[in-house]
Amino acid sequence: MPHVEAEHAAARPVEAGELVETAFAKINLALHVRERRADGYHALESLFVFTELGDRLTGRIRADGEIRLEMDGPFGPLLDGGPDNLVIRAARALQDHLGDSPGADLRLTKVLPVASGIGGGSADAAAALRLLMRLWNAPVAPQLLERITLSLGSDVPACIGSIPQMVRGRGEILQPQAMEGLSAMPILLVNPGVALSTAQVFGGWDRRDRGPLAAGGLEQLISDGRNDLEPPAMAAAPVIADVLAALKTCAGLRLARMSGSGATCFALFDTDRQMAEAAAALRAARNGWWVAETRIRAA
Ligand SMILES: C[C@@](CO)(OP(=O)(O)O)[C@H](O)COP(=O)(O)OP(=O)(O)OC[C@H]1O[C@@H](n2ccc(N)nc2=O)[C@H](O)[C@@H]1O
Ligand SMILES: Nc1ncnc2c1ncn2[C@@H]1O[C@H](COP(=O)(O)OP(=O)(O)O)[C@@H](O)[C@H]1O
Repeated sequence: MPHVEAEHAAARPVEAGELVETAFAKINLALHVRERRADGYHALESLFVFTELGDRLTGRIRADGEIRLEMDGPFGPLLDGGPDNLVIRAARALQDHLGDSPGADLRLTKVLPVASGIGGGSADAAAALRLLMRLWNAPVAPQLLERITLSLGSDVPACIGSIPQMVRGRGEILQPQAMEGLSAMPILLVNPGVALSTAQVFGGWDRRDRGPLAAGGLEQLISDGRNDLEPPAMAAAPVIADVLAALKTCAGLRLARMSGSGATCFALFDTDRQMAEAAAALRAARNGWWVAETRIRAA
């Protein structure tokens, strides 16, 4: 997998008439699965934070009402820019809601690995909505925006604000969370290059409720938090256990856990230097793993 520096997404300057949004990566610091619901979705309790690293979306207005998407960046070639792309789906959903709107020329610089538990597609959809509401000068009322976002994916509502939040339900019950000490904390992301299907990983959950997630501080999150999707994800991709084992040997580690349905794992460190040393060791030992150094995004 290509190595990506945190600066990558901000590389190209914005041109006149162009707007830019970052699609910040989503991290589930803990993810408790409580119940499989009658509609097939799972009731979750999850502490979401976002990282400074993200995909970059730029856009400019098109008078003819068309939506066009071009892609670049290290993971751009892995994705189709057609109607299934979450950026296009988000743009169309907003156009449908507005009834009459201009179009847009969009460019997505894909920095985040695809289908990797850090919500890259969801973050792209949310970034597209934020960008187009600005570009078209068409703000959408919160209730309507929730309907649009949830129709695009369970993680999309939380990605709109991209701040630390306790997330419940399918992903639509959002409670902003003050996480002192976590803001700007160094966070290392490691993906072993295996794409996992979210639906399949949920399908492998053993349906055992292991208890609620308390909204405490970092120490409680470390001691009592879990990711209940680690076992089924590891069953599908045993290399995830290798990622976590490698992270747990790193000096200064505060917490290593898988994010979302995997396979990306994250590691929290107190200092940039500890994170840089861990990143260097992983890159040297594991050629092909995607290793990205970033920070938790402040609220
Ligand atoms: C697991 C999480 C945790 O944040 O993240 P990712 O691994 O995707 O990053 C999310 O719940 C994923 O959200 P998202 O990726 O938007 O999922 P969706 O498109 O809504 O759903 C894809 C599939 O995942 C399953 N799904 C999703 C959300 C949920 N609360 N219960 C589920 O069972 C369903 O099988 C659904 O068909
Ligand atoms: N712009 C996009 N970026 C990433 N994935 C996308 C995008 N548009 C559509 N997808 C599809 O959405 C699925 C979930 O992608 P993603 O959000 O990256 O996963 P996850 O939430 O597990 O990190 C992938 O299978 C991918 O093909």
